[in-house]
Amino acid sequence: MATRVRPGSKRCAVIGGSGFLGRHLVEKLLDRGYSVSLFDIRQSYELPGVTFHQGDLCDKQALLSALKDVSLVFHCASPAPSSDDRLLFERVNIQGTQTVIQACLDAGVQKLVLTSSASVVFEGTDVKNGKEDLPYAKKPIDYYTQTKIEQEKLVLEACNKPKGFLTVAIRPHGIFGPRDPQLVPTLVDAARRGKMKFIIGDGTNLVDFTYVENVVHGHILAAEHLRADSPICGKPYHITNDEPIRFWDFMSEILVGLGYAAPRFHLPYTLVYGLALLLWLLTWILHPFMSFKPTFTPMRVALAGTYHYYSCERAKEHLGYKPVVSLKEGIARTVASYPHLRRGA
Ligand SMILES: NC(=O)C1=CN([C@@H]2O[C@H](COP(=O)(O)OP(=O)(O)OC[C@H]3O[C@@H](n4cnc5c(N)ncnc54)[C@H](OP(=O)(O)O)[C@@H]3O)[C@@H](O)[C@H]2O)C=CC1
Ligand SMILES: CC(C)CCC[C@@H](C)[C@H]1CC[C@H]2C3=C(CC[C@]12C)[C@@]1(C)CCC(=O)C[C@@H]1CC3
Repeated sequence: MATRVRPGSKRCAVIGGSGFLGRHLVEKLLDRGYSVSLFDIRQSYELPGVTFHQGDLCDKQALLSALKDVSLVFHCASPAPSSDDRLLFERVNIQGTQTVIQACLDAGVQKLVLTSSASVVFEGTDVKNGKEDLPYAKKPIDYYTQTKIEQEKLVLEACNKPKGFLTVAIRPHGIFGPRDPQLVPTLVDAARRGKMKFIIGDGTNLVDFTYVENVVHGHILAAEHLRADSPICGKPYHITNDEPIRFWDFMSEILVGLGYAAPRFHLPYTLVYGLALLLWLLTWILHPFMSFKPTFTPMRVALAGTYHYYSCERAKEHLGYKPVVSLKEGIARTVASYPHLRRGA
């Protein structure tokens, strides 16, 4: 039987703490007086107040040593969506999350905050002001999303007040900010290869992009509101910037901020989606002989050509959430943080 850690203890663990979101979360937790046990498959930095544990989250024994004396766990580890590796997603996001839950129960952890994704309800067609009561996608757009759905269900169903184990899921969308290895680098790479001249569709589709510090703020609010008498136990919460923006305006602001031209010419959505599907099929057929990663995957085209923005009213009501950094400020800080990706650098 696990010994319960003293409630209110300011020692927490961040699984996936070496990653983009994880590191921002660790830094904010330290500012707020927490000490952090960081668990990740790789080490990317060192900080006073952080104890690093290297391991795979599918390994319960490795997790248990990181969860010693910890009352609160944040689980924000996942393989990158671009890896498109079904077996890896299933192993880490599904079986690995079962292992995380079991390790938390064995170690006497009281609160588990999962980083889920608003994409768990996205099927590649428009979502406008989507609320948390939308059903999970029946046809998720990729393996990443499919396993994020299973992962979220596992964590929310594990919430057990009599056992003193409380869980909550944060669903961010389109996280951006300094040190993001995905959005800005992919965009700049495409621009440098002359692939960012076109707007997919009519360019009016609104989307959420969420500055990383707002996502961190949502996680910490959720952790601090997670008590047996709170309505948030076992529930998912959208966390966004609450400022939907046209997908192509957002991309243009980043590109122009870094010295590249904004996309100007329009291409029909269905044509580009069809071509992306064909390319994906071709790479799948040819993958035993050659490895090739297309920039315009069906998932990226669907995200670039449809509406997908979400309501964060529930987080405002239950968590007192309000974005702490505006979209304009977030874009400015992000652009300033990538001097090495500026045109001509
Ligand atoms: N970025 C976004 O726009 C969004 C992200 N999310 C979710 O937010 C979370 C964080 O994403 P983000 O910071 O962008 O991702 P990162 O890839 O930057 O961070 C994830 C971290 O988890 C590590 N990791 C992967 N597999 C394992 C494993 N088996 N055991 C231990 N650690 C592992 C990664 O290591 P390595 O890099 O070596 O794989 C990495 O350090 C994820 O759960 C993601 O699904 C949700 C919505 C939007
Ligand atoms: C080449 C261009 C058409 C697109 C370049 C930017 C894209 C790399 C990003 C635009 C929207 C982003 C996004 C995600 C990853 C990066 C983008 C596709 C996620 C899939 C990350 C994980 C999630 O949970 C959902 C995100 C939605 C938005």
